[in-house]
Amino acid sequence: MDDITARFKINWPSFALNVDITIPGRGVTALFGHSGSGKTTLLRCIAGLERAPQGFLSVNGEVWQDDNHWMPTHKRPLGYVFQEASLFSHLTVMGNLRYGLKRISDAQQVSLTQSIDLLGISHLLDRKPDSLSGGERQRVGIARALAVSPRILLMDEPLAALDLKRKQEILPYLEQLHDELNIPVLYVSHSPDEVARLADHLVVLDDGYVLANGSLAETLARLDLPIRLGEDVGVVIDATIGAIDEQWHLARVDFSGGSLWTRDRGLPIGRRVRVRVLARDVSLAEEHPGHSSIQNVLRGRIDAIANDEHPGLALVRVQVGDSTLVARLTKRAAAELNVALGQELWVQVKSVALME
Ligand SMILES: Nc1ncnc2c1ncn2[C@@H]1O[C@H](COP(=O)(O)OP(=O)(O)OP(=O)(O)O)[C@@H](O)[C@H]1O
Repeated sequence: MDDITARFKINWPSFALNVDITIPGRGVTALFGHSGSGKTTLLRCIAGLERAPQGFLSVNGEVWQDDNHWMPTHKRPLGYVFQEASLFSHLTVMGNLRYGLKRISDAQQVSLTQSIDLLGISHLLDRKPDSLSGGERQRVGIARALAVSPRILLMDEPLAALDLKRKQEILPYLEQLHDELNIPVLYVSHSPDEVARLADHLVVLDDGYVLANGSLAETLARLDLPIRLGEDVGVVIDATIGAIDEQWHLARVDFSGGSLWTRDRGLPIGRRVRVRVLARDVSLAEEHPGHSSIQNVLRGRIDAIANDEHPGLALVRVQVGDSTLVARLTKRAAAELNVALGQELWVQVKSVALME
């Protein structure tokens, strides 16, 4: 079975975890939730560092824990990456990578070489950890976690200790892992940008419970349960750079529902990207707006309407091709537009964030 099933119940005096989820056995699943919602505790249960009685865990068909059987942490084929890589200071980078790989089999040797390549650390192998930057240390930590050929990679806020510049340096490596490795990744993050950029699947925890569990695109477009990844409700769309307007420094991103113009970030035509569109940047109109400062105009069909948090506001979900956008309108505007399910109208998108 190509999936991961985790059922854990923990009752501590001040906190209870009650999780029963099945998530894909490949790709990146982001674990999102406010501080103290149980993200690290769930990772620790999966790693066998916390023992939930009567728990169940299977990873792509292999049962690691059930009523009769509990695999100890050191037997679980997993990689664990923490906020800060704790490397042995007396060993070189290579020594750190090899540590724990008792007898390096041929298969593992390939994996070690592959980990070094994927994280771009071949020039650092003879260095000692003290001479590395925080970002380099973290890349070594991730390579070390991969070198054991894990069946699952657990990453607990791997970029949280780094400044923005270092984060931006490491994100492309994480994207490459995502594209090139077949290892499922459970990725804990507080950062909307990281989640929007890396995740395929999203699990939202709230006070030890699972609030939502589904594909990133579908979960973010749920109006019954608007998920604020950051400052606002918004969707993520997979797209491709389709054209560059050099005169105006703009890039056109094409997706199944049409095209959107955004600031040119120097990415080549054909590059797959993700764009994030926030509800506050989407508006609706009955008539084509013609000349307007908003240049992104698409045709869509309303498929859901819900109240927003404020009584004066509504969220309206619009299908544009195979993609979904969410607009925030005042209820007065919604009444004037007579918004109704199935209605076709023009969708204006003021701003698009390119996740690259
Ligand atoms: N061993 C333990 N015994 C008792 N309570 C614990 C234990 N470990 C964690 N907790 C509590 O469980 C709750 C969840 O903690 P956890 O670290 O899983 O949250 P989190 O979502 O990862 O938070 P953050 O985003 O701040 O890292 C917290 O209230 C924490 O104090």
